[in-house]
Amino acid sequence: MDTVFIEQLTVDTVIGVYDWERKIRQKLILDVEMGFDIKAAAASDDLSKALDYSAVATALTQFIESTEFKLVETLVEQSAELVLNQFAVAWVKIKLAKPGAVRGSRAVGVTIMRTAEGHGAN
Ligand SMILES: Nc1nc2c(c(=O)[nH]1)N=C([C@H](O)[C@@H](O)CO)CN2
Repeated sequence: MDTVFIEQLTVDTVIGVYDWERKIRQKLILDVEMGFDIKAAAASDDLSKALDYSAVATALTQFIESTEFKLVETLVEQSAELVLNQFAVAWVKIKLAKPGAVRGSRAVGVTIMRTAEGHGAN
């Protein structure tokens, strides 16, 4: 299976468990990989046959900007759900990084991989 990816997608949102975090927007950085067969797009040179990474990035950005979750786990799980429901991918892997959240670290966060089984777009 081929992979279409989005690296270092940066989104500002309300995220965090502490009171001070509920009052500010913080930067999150996402690395997204999606399982998608690119052969039809390559053979036709036609965007409509491709997985439009721009459309995925826009959908994720709009969704994440509108959320106010406490845990990065909740946000990454729902972001994976969005990709699987709205785009015809076989699987999605998302690394969600919260930079500066823990002193001494560059970033903290979670990585998940979810498959399309049982989702609408496939
Ligand atoms: N597994 C997690 N641990 C922590 C989270 C989280 O979302 N998942 N969040 C926090 C705080 O919001 C932290 O990021 C503030 O610095 C702590 N641990």
